[in-house]
Amino acid sequence: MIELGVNIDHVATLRQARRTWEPDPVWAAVEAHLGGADGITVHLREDRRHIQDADVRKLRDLTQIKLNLEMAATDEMVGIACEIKPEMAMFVPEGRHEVTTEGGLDIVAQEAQLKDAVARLADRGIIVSVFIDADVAQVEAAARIGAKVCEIHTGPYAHAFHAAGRDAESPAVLAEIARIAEAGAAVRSLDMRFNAGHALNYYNVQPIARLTGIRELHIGHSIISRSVFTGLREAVREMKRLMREGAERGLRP
Ligand SMILES: CC(=O)[C@@H](O)[C@H](O)COP(=O)(O)O
Ligand SMILES: NCC(=O)COP(=O)(O)O
Repeated sequence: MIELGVNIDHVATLRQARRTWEPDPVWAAVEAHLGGADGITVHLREDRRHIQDADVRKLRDLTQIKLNLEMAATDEMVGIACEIKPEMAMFVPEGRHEVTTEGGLDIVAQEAQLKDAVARLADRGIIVSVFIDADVAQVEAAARIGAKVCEIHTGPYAHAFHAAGRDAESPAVLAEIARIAEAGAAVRSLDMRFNAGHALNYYNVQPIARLTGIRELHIGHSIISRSVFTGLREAVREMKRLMREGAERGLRP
């Protein structure tokens, strides 16, 4: 069964807008859990624009489902992860001026440095994931550095889907799906876990949930946006329903 990790960064974005104590990401994690989430994802950015170190610690202590910590592959972040020990840590590229993550991690360009960082986390029993573009060369490099999970970047697919007026059968969308499927097949053939995420929403999630061998989707902005109107529990429940239906509709390709 395909799993859903709910990214709750933007609950903290709202709190940080007033530098106050509400809304509390821990409450969000509980609501997401009750809505059927299989895990919680947070991105502890170097600029601490939303999630704070204390949030990660509290989530570690109080969340009863898997915690996935997204972070840059820096000494500081690896140290924090080794201390807090989430179930999974995911290396992502980070830019101070980006609104959100703009692309996958270039593992090929920094293999030796990343291999050390993966080893430090693995020594602490943390499963290491990497956020990469749908590119087989990056998948192969992920296996070489010892990653156990690849999260394939679905941003280009989401962009194509939106530009095509939500037509899942348009050539541009099909080309992006084929790229993700090819990367996913490489991930699985190298004995890693095939996850995907970024910019998935209630309209574009099903073609991704249908992919052969996909294990887990990480979705944040769209779920938190909907929760403003429906409540988080209901927003998560609806996303899980769509994912389940998408997966049941048959595998592709
Ligand atoms: C790696 C990824 O695709 C997203 O999870 C992103 O890093 C989330 O960070 P923001 O919530 O700051 O956009
Ligand atoms: N790694 C992707 C993630 O956690 C959620 O990304 P988004 O849905 O907020 O774009």
